Amino acid sequence: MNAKQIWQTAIERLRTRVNTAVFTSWFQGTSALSFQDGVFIILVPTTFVKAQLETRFQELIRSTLIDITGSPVEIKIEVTKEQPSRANDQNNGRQPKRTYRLSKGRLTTPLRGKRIENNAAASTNNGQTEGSAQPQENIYTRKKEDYTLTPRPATPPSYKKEQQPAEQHPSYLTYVQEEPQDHEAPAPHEAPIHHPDVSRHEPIRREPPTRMQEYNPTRPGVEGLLNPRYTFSSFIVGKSNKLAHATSLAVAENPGRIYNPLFLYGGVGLGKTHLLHAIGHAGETDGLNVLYTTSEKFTNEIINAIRFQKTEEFRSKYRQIDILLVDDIQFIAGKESTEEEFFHTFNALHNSNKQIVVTSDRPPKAISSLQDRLRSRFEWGLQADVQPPEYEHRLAILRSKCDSLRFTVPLSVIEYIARPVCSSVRELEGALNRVIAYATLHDAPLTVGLAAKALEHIYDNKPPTRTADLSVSEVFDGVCQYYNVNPELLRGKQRDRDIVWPRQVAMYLMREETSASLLQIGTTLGGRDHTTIMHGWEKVHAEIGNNDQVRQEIAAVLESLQHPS
Ligand SMILES: Nc1ncnc2c1ncn2[C@@H]1O[C@H](COP(=O)(O)OP(=O)(O)OP(=O)(O)O)[C@@H](O)[C@H]1O
Repeated sequence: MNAKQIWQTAIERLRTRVNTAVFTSWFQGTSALSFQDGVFIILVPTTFVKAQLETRFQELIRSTLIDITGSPVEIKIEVTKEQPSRANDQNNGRQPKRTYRLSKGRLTTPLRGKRIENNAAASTNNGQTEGSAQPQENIYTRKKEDYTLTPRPATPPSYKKEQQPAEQHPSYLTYVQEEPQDHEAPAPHEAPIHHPDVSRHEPIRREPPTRMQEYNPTRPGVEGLLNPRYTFSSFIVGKSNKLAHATSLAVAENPGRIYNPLFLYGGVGLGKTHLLHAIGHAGETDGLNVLYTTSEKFTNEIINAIRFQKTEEFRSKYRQIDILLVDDIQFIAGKESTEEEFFHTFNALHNSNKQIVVTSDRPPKAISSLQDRLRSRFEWGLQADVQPPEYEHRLAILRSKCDSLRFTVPLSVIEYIARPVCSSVRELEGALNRVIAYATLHDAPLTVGLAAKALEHIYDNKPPTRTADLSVSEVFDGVCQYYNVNPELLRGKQRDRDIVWPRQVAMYLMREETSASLLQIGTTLGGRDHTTIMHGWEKVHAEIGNNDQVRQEIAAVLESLQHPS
């Protein structure tokens, strides 16, 4: 392998080891210059990227390169001025190769069509610099589907990457190397696939049967599918996910003997996959045969097994598993053959006391068109839900994310990011990433003002959350208590600073946190008119944007209102 091929492989692995925002900010647009005498030279676009890679990711890059090359590697990072030809050089002027990446997409006919288009789009771009040729990602709106794993065959078998050095996995490495490079990639076939699960609505465009798609369940040594970041230790437990966490831990400690199957369900981005992978890591550590898949991959695998007449191999592969982890099981509902096969897999594993864990966006009862016999099996073990995290939980998650990113973020900024009610931890992470990226790119200190700017289109410039339950009188009493001000003085005409400020804070919070009209607010505050209330609101609003301390103070008042002692 030459330096470019090594880096291409490394980049794909690194993509799975850091989050998308980090990858986009620091790894996209990098390339390899050379690899000689154990020194690997990486080219980056700016000194800033160089500094980031050297201070934060040097060890990660080094260990990835050592994994790939199997020899000690010293890294040098050099800055290159924009050289538009460099990206093209990667292919030495040949046609770009196709890139294949399996994402955790949703299995719908339109999506499948889209995925093929995506592959086609990717084929205009070479593997190493593909990110740079795509439009800049909006890190805040990224979805779980963006988390992609290393290129691999459509039917990944097993998963003991640590035990098998990369050199022993030529099949994995050669996927990147051996895709056709010097002639145009063949056009997808148009022939429909006659499979009951996929051809019901419309013919699906089909790729020619490349090695990539060939069904080979015994292919050895493909790198593990578990995200190394999704472990129990990086999972923050709160009220909203306590049961799911505890049952997952119990299953990890006693696979097959307790809560079998474990059915984790809940809304998007709330940690179901994280827990699934955490169970998988524990199983791998115990030397068990773990298989993580999504219902989409499972379906594809069945389709391929049928297509290549390898259903026996498929079955035998699935019967050897100690822990089967299936993400987004709801998508198998209504796909007759897939449900059928999953039913038999389930029974075989369950009868041999092998652990099955599945996730879904809803409980089994709510998965319409799921066969009753499967539904009843899902209800057999234990169902545990995950709910959106509450404020303190969001704070804890953000703190932990900052630690793992090795970024010091002031508490006030974390509080600002955590403030809005959010239905997905993924969104929360996205907000944090965005604020960090914004500060880094502008070389500016992390302040609440900066966070507000970075998130202005997302948080609508408000230190958000309207707490519908709060009433004006609760805010009034709470503010008086917090500032230790006599209620009569707050209602009165006195204009001393230590009365005026709490009064304005009350105006601000009544407007922000209750559904009261300006008239009601004015009445509660001693018969003031709406312009006075608006003036008070504006004063506090402006201070919040400019002054970290005020921001913290208001957060604390609000906290005292929401959680009165
Ligand atoms: N309690 C938590 N502690 C730490 N990180 C969390 C927690 N919950 C979720 N996350 C993080 O949020 C992101 C999204 O989580 P995950 O992919 O597990 O969600 P999900 O419930 O499987 O969503 P989907 O339904 O979209 O598949 C991941 O980066 C995950 O690490």
